[in-house]
Amino acid sequence: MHGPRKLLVIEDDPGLQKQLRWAYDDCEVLIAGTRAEAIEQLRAHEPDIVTLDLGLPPDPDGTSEGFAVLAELLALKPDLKVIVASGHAARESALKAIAQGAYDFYSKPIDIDELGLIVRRAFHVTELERENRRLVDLAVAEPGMAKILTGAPEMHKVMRTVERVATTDASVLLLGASGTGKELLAHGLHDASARKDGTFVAINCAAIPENLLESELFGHEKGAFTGAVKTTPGKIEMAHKGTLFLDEVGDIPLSLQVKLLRFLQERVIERVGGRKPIAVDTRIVCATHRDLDAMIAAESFREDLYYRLAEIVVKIPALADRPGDAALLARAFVRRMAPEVNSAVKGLSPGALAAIDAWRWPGNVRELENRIKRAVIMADGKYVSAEDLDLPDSDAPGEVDVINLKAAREVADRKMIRRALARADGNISASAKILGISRPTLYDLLKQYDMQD
Ligand SMILES: Nc1ncnc2c1ncn2[C@@H]1O[C@H](COP(=O)(O)OP(=O)(O)OP(=O)(O)O)[C@@H](O)[C@H]1O
Repeated sequence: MHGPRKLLVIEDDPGLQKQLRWAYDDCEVLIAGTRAEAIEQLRAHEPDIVTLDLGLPPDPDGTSEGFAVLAELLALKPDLKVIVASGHAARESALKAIAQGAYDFYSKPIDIDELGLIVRRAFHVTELERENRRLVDLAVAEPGMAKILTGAPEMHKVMRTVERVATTDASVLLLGASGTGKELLAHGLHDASARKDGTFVAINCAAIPENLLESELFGHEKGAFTGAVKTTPGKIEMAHKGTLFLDEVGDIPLSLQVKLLRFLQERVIERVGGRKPIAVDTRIVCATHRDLDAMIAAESFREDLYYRLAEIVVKIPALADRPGDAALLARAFVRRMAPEVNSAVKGLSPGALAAIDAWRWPGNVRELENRIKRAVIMADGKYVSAEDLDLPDSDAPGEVDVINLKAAREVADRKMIRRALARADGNISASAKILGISRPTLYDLLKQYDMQD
């Protein structure tokens, strides 16, 4: 636990304030009687848990002020756990509060013991979440396979396979779309193998012009061609006693495929312009996002080379097929990048997380990493928003699932109203026209959803 547990009690009844102040002896209790006091306490002390009485002045018998406070608290600190108390039309307002991001609720009159249990449980959950985040951070710091962050069973299976084959010397072909983590896995495989003290050498076969690729792979002797001013070993030689990662292996031209095959059969190379064979002991891992089967059928990839390279084939799922991973990785990237590029940023807003969950991620983890980096730089508050990520606002209301049709309608209403107001630059008559409703109806909705400001 970091410092003492801090609980903010938002309650306007002085008698209850007093009672609650002394009810929790294992945490620091802060008291607020109004919205302004509550926000001040939140800014000053950053409590983890809040209990909120929905009936606050100027609307002590209703819930409008309570909901306004809830919205403001969560906008400032999206991971705040707000426990809502309501006596008035208790069930309906409790459900509405949960839909808007409250953590839990209880009905008045207050039973101090029962409320105490709810509060302690919320603190406990907060501490578990913190511990979990700490473990994720540790995992990032470790070498090899531990650098791969995932909570998805599909990916755990891939990692287990890679770990199991790492100890053999079999060649491994990693198949997956761009940015799915093929190079990271290849590196993990090297670190988990007996060759881990040797060098891991990576070469992207698609990034090097065809006429230079041969010399990159096999090296050249001084004077072998114009510009060969000194003898240079190739990547294959550099990976002696280590692992050679051939990225985009499907892009190797046919002429070089023959030469690579010969190396795999005889385990010796000859530098360009050289005459003496050099023995090289290396493990080959390769990757491609191309359809090698189709290339073999079209005779643009040699089948005999394929069987040498693909003794073991591992398929890596796309990020969109690893449920929950986009949000997990996004959180980890924010924590890793914020201290370097924008230390004011503390996390992602519920809207950003919803948008991340809804996006298809065609560029996989690489796209996610890039978007987060840009967004952390762009963010001007503590929390990265969906707009910072340049992602469309998602339909989901933050981290909370829609609990019923009414809540779903409200989410849709809010979204359309926000858009219309933005398009009409805040003009109510024009917004009402865009929405196809009357001005009074729009006013009613704005009031109902507390969207007046
Ligand atoms: N599971 C993961 N956990 C943490 N970081 C990851 C994960 N997967 C990928 N990354 C990061 O995402 C970026 C892209 O990964 P990597 O280069 O391994 O993908 P790739 O499949 O080889 O991409 P390409 O096909 O475009 O070469 C890297 O910065 C890598 O560190």
